[in-house]
Amino acid sequence: MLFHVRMDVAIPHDLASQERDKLVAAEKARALELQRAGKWPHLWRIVGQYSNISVLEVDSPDELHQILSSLPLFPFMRIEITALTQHPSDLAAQP
Ligand SMILES: O=C(O)CC1=CCC(=O)O1
Repeated sequence: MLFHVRMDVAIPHDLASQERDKLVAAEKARALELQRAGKWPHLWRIVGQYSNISVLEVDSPDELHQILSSLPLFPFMRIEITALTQHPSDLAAQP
């Protein structure tokens, strides 16, 4: 199952910079791990915003929730999810 996921990050300004750096490094390590596992095929920065557009490929909505809630920045994110399915006019869907 494919999901389009938008993550808007808002780390509190009063968080110590060392803590912030640790969180961001841990987020990157987890994101790379999930990309290498094939679970996170697209990760794009939204220009001019501390936000990303991602596509995640998972077995179920439960797995998506488990993955997103495992992210170190999860407590500081607003997340919007759109479930995707193949468009009938997609070239890949043609007989
Ligand atoms: O910077 C972001 O958009 C949040 C994030 C997701 C994966 C990652 O490494 O950072």
